[in-house]
Amino acid sequence: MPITEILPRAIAIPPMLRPDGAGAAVRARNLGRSFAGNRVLADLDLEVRPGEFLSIVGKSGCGKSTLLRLIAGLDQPSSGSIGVDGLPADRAGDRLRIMFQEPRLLPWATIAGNVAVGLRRGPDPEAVAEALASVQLADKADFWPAQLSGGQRQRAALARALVSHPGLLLLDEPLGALDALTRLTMQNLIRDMHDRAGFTAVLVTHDVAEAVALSDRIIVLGQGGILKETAILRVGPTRRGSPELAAIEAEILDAIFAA
Ligand SMILES: Nc1ncnc2c1ncn2[C@@H]1O[C@H](COP(=O)(O)OP(=O)(O)OP(=O)(O)O)[C@@H](O)[C@H]1O
Repeated sequence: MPITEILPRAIAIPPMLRPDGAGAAVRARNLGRSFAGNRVLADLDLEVRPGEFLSIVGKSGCGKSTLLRLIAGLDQPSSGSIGVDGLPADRAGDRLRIMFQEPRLLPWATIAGNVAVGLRRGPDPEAVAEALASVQLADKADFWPAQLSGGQRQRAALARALVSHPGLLLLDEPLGALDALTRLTMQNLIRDMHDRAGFTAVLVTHDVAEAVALSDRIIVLGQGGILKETAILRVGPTRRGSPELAAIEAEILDAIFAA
């Protein structure tokens, strides 16, 4: 059995983070984005179903982060439209949260204080405690960010992102700075949280194996828009190293390098 199949799954997670509603839906129509005449995205059509886990992969510079920023409403399209649950992305702020490669914690606030930043409706110590427990950081509530490891800081960032029960979690290479083992544990944690809470997830990653391990669907982005789309039927917990998943990974890598 490959070592990756026998790695512990994210340690027992308390049943928490019941969603306010179902996951949010994302819809892009003829989406385009240019920077000073340089066209990065053109005529892109994309739909993400409520509760789906979608990954976006592709060569460096193909526009993955640009697409994620447009979904988040952090950037405006040059043409076409993008919406979350039917709302223009820049008005859907309450329904979504985004995680980056760096945890972006406030150094002057405790871990509990940092998680509370993610709340939508005023103080809620119970929700903060629940979110910290869900990422196995209950015992670090009163620590400062500088007292945590890199993986623990990213878990705190995940708790901050999920404490408000968003319908949509956007992940921009959130595990890119972690060591390989911590990365695998975090992947399992993110997928477990997704399965329990029912939010929609859109992940940008350079790691095709990560995309295959986590996603229900993967799109390969390139100059011509979406170059390839692969659905992965999952049954049961995250599995790695199976011949089926290895074949999917190889196909996706081929599509990326052929671009
Ligand atoms: N604000 C901006 N101003 C000008 N050009 C930009 C801006 N944001 C992105 N670009 C350009 O758009 C292109 C796509 O960038 P983007 O960050 O979306 O790529 P990416 O696929 O996420 O790359 P990587 O995998 O290296 O992170 C790049 O050529 C980049 O220089």
